[in-house]
Amino acid sequence: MSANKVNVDLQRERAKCDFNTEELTNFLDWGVKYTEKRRNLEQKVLSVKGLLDDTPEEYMSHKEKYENSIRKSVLFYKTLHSMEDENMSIDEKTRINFRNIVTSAVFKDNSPLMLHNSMFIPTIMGQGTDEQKAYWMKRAKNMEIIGTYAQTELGHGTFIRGLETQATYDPDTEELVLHSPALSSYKWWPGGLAHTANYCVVMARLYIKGKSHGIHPFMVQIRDEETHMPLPGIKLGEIGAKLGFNTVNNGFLGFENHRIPRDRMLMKNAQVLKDGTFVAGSNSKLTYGTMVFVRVIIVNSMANMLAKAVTIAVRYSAIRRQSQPKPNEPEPQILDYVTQQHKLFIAIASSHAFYINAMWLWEIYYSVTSQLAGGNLDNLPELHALACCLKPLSTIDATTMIEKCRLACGGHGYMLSANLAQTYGLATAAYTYEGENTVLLLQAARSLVKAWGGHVKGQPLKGTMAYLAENPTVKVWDGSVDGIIQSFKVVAIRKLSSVVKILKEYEKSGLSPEDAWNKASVFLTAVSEAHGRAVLLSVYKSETDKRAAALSPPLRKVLLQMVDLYVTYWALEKVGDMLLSYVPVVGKRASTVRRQFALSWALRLDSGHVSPIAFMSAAAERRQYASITERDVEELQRRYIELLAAIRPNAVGLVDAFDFRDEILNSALGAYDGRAYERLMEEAMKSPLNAEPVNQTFHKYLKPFMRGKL
Ligand SMILES: CCCCCCCCCCCCCCCCCC(=O)SCCNC(=O)CCNC(=O)[C@H](O)C(C)(C)COP(=O)(O)OP(=O)(O)OC[C@H]1O[C@@H](n2cnc3c(N)ncnc32)[C@H](O)[C@@H]1OP(=O)(O)O
Ligand SMILES: Cc1cc2nc3c(=O)[nH]c(=O)nc-3n(C[C@H](O)[C@H](O)[C@H](O)COP(=O)(O)OP(=O)(O)OC[C@H]3O[C@@H](n4cnc5c(N)ncnc54)[C@H](O)[C@@H]3O)c2cc1C
Repeated sequence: MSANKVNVDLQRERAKCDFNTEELTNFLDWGVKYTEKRRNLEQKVLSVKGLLDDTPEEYMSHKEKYENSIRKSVLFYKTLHSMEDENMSIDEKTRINFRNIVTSAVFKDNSPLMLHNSMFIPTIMGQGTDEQKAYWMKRAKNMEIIGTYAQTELGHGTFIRGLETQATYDPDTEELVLHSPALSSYKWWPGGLAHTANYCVVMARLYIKGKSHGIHPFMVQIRDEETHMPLPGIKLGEIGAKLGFNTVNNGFLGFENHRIPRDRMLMKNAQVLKDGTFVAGSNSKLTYGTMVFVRVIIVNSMANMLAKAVTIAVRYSAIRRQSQPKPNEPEPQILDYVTQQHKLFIAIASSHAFYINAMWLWEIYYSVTSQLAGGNLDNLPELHALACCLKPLSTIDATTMIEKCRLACGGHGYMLSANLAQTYGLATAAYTYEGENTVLLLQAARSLVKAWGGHVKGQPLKGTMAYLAENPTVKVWDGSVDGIIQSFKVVAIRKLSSVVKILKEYEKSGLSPEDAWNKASVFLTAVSEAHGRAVLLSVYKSETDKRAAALSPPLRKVLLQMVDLYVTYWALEKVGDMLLSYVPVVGKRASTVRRQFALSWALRLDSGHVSPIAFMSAAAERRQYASITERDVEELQRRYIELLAAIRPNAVGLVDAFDFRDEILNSALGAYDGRAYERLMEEAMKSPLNAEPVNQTFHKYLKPFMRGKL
């Protein structure tokens, strides 16, 4: 792109940037090698003719959108296949694809084939025997068959053990009979299921001789390979229009005594022998393996979506000028408003935090799955608990911050051509799919409470939970990044020990363990959030420190500023919790008073109102206890504002370093050249209504109406 076509404000911003953006790109990509591979892949895909839409998707009918997305999917996957390296490990492939979101250049609302790669193939890999893998993987990889993952039913999504689809073994014919006994047992949601896939992995309850043996995966052909007609005994359709994912072809599926051969049960973990003997796996939860994989991948996917949204919003904020605070001076760039920086810079830091945590989590995932392959399940519970914390936190934060990016673009952010609304639509889906967030936080709480129980009995705490065994003492608030991270850990310890006490109290009062759990569940989700925040913050800091040593001083400085910003932002967001993290300098009663003070402080902050009398008496109490002080909070606030100011000159450089091509951003507001107004007008002219100066409805309805003739 020639420099003179780039908006002058953006040119100035780029000239101001004091670090090498290419170096940051390489850092985010996990090395120069991966930047090159990603760019090659993007170049190859984007040079395929017919992949990018001339007519924006939003002007197409529902049916046209689907047909268009299938047309593009074929071209897209053909190109990807031509670049596949058969010998590459899944680890290497994931690293290459870590920051590859070239799909979003092609599909604003995702492809109907996405489940084939993200869940169908991983399930065959994780749940199939070697023989099954050899047969099905070849067909699936070559896309001779197209598959999806059919687990959720109309009646149950969260509660997998409540799934109703039956797979009954018939030893006489050595077949499994799939049946949907009620409307609530119809599969509902799977991507690509409606009209795209001809196979799917169906999660169903296995019955042998009238006895249930739990939920297992079955490879089921649902359409004829030639005619693509649904097979006899199979009812298929699409579930209809949604907030997003409208080109994903999410479908429903019902069975009427549909028979499949015995060997279509994916039998790596549990088996049905010919005579109907059931051989249980070492752990029934291994069947849930694909979900753990996708939860891990989602953290990375949130980093990408958020990075995309904030690139659009920061570039637009650099070219947009509004208001005139100083008379006779030009209108400032809206990026100079500190409130705007507050909305946006945390989104940059959060995408960094998610990238770094996602890679760290991926490495744990990869190592635990290698251990599982050798029969060692020791670290599976911790991986599950981690995924159940980080998937919700990353989706909650990304969703909130993407919406903030959209709002930060004012009215133009509301345009679909800005591509912020669709990005929000995709992100918010991840709040629900692959385990609804509250439910996952409660799963994580279950692991934390269990680990705490073990700890109290003297069992060692492992891995990321090891800190829970530390004596929760932070005696002096020093306001340092490490000190704040330590405070977050102390908060998690305190919340956990407190909820365990509450659970015991509830049970003592006569509640069943289940009812006590439900009554304490608001606090339990808070425990998981606290643990998850402690992990996110400390991994972000420690991994950045580890890698920063090899970077140039200017980039190191910027990255550490971003870590500081992230930590300070969350300390201020959770200032009530920070008060919880301090230890009384005197006695036991003091601790209770101090906690009450912390609570009242937090409540007042939440309502935005601090009563002076309560404040003074609280301040008097505070003098007795080593608590964070009003001055400490003010210092944090000042530091936060200073950090925004320090980051401001590098803001455009920071988002440029995400290295998203214009086709990938797909946004009138966020393109590299900053010609947002021209692009908004160009996009407006694509509206079919602008094809003619007078719409026929004028003569048909408006004119007669206006003349009183209707
Ligand atoms: C390389 C290419 C990649 C391409 C990538 C492209 C990237 C794009 C990003 C991805 C986009 C993908 C689109 C995905 C579309 C959505 C697909 C879906 O939603 S599909 C549908 C997704 N649907 C959902 O996610 C449903 C959510 N629901 C569930 O997962 C479960 O029902 C449950 C976990 C909530 C409870 O299960 P329940 O059976 O009632 O269990 P209990 O509570 O009774 O706990 C018993 C014990 O088991 C333990 N344990 C549990 N799970 C696990 C595990 N996984 N492991 C280990 N352990 C586990 C638990 O800790 C406990 O231990 P303990 O205390 O006894 O020691
Ligand atoms: C865009 C999208 C794509 C999807 N793709 C697929 C797919 O390809 N394949 C597939 O199989 N599925 C898919 N799903 C389904 C998805 O996995 C489920 O919707 C998800 O697991 C949530 O389950 P649910 O809908 O039953 O929610 P529910 O469990 O009914 O949740 C409703 C509310 O109840 C609460 N709740 C439920 N149980 C508890 C509990 N134990 N304790 C406290 N609160 C609880 C939840 O927190 C939530 O607030 C998709 C969903 C979406 C939105």
